[in-house]
Amino acid sequence: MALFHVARYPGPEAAGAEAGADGRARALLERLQCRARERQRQKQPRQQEAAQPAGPAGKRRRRPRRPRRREGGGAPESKRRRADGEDAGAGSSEEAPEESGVGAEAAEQPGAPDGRPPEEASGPPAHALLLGGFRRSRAPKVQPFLPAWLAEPSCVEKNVTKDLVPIEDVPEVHPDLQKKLRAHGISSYFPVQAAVIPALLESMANGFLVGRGGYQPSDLCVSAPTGSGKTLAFVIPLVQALLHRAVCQVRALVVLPTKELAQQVSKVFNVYTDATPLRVALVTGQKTLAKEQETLVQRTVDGFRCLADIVVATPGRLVDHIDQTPGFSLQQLRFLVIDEADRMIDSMHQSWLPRVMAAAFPREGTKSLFSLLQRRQPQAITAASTCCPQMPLQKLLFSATLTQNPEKLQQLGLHQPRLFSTGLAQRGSRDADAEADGESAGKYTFPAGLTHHYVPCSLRSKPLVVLHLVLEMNFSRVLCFTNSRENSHRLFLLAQAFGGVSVAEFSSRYGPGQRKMILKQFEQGKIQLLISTDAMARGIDVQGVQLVVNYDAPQYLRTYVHRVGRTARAGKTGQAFTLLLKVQERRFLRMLAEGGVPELERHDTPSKLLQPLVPRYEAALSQLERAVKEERKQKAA
Ligand SMILES: Nc1ncnc2c1ncn2[C@@H]1O[C@H](COP(=O)(O)OP(=O)(O)OP(=O)(O)O)[C@@H](O)[C@H]1O
Repeated sequence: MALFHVARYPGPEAAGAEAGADGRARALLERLQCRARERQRQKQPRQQEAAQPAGPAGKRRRRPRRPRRREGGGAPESKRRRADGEDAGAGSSEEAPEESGVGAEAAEQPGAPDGRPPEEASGPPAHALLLGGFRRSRAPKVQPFLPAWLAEPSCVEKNVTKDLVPIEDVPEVHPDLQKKLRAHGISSYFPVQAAVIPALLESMANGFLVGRGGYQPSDLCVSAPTGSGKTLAFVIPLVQALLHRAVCQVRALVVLPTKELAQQVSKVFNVYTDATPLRVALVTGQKTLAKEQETLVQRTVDGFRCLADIVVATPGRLVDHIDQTPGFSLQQLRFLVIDEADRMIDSMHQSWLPRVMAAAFPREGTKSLFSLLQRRQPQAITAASTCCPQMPLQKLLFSATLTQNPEKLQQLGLHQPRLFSTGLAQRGSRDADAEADGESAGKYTFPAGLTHHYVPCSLRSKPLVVLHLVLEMNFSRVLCFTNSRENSHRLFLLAQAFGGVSVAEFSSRYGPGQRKMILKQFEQGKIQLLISTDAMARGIDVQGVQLVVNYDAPQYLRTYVHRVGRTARAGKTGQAFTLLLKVQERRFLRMLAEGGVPELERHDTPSKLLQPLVPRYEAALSQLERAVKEERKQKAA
């Protein structure tokens, strides 16, 4: 007779609720058999009683029916089921037969027709203490936790107006670069620069050819608010590292998601490499492939000569050059900067990173001129493998909304990474997943000078509200975001027809050259209202944007962070207005509250304020209708 019954783990197929139909049927059969036995037991004493002669009074005594005993003091069934998940491991009372009537039960237990012992045939014996109970009880939730480098980042102050560090307080920076910084009106470092620049310079203390002490330096991840100066945080140390290079080779590669952003970053590199032998090449597809090739390599009598030390690229065009530009080599690459890293991780399906990594290592059997420090494919680290110095490849990730999802970051193959962050560490990858899916997972940090507003409005009055805001506030540079290029175009046509404001649109309707011109005009203040898709939401640094309007509410918190981050940059002030329909209000406000938006002010636009604009607006609407019809006709022709 078994004293206890072990409900063994039935294997992965049967473990979850998805256990096969077979498993479910068996469990159900067991339960039915248990109940049948129980009923049998209850009947038996009654039958015995009936067989016995009546009591002295000649009356049959009725035994009160005992209620079924329940675990935990007889909680109702539904409640007990819910509690199953919490006290995992305890067998459910439905599976564990009642303890009473042990002897009778054991005696009655019929053997299985196939000759198996009774316990096996019909589940646990009634008396047995049930261990396990995998089928019924839910497994306890495994709490995800972050690796130490993500959970304990190096904290960076977020206030760029308060926590400035004078240039002379970071003596590691080359005097020529310090001079250049001053010449460009920079007398202090922003907090992120004061933290990241020394850390990067320290990792190249032995020069850029070998890591400190021969070891590969840590990869760096930087998460800091929009407009907090992340660009200079990598430009200054990279330029300094390469200042004394002897041979021109591609040593630094900066990858960014859009052409405009790449152009902006290459401009900053040009400023700080000016009057140095370093050369910067921009490969984004704005020029033809052949034209770009001319800036990367030059054919010589004995092969190719590299013409760029620093390459700033968009991923697609970069891969084109890896494939199609003879002599373009990344084998001497020392720094790989991934700006807007969370966005770049989203574009990993294009497999640009594996292509870059493959190009950074020599092919099997090839011997480079610089064979002494020739990079080898990463293998298991052993005493022998670490004793030959090789040029490290250090990855540097930057974003205002850097994901903290270890699974996503894992795709980048980071080496002993180190995180610099202004935000709070998030709790786990589940949260980070939620963030990626659009739900907020933790706190993002926003520029201190940014005020957030929302404007409740109806679908019909939305364009009128935008026009009212622009005209009422009379700012010289207003950036208005929509969720699609169609919306941008229609709003642009409407605002143009309305008049009184110089307006332009920025979207994929225009080619790179036109977009560049539009940006320039906006920067110069020739365009007062720029209506844009999210093409301009990330990284674009236009001086003096005072107002950002979310004509269409962004779906994700990340998008909101980047859109509103086009204002209140570099310690300045700015305002963000989001137009919300009644149905959007609850979800949007909750998303922002959870995402760490400091304070959201409601801005009502009473109809008496809008009324004076209505006649002009209606005229503009009918003009828009005609314009749209005309465009459709032209498209069809
Ligand atoms: N130390 C500094 N002092 C004054 N201005 C600075 C300093 N560092 C950067 N800036 C200016 O701050 C602005 C924003 O910098 P940058 O574009 O690097 O921000 P960012 O953190 O990359 O923003 P985003 O996340 O939106 O890309 C730029 O105009 C830049 O010239």
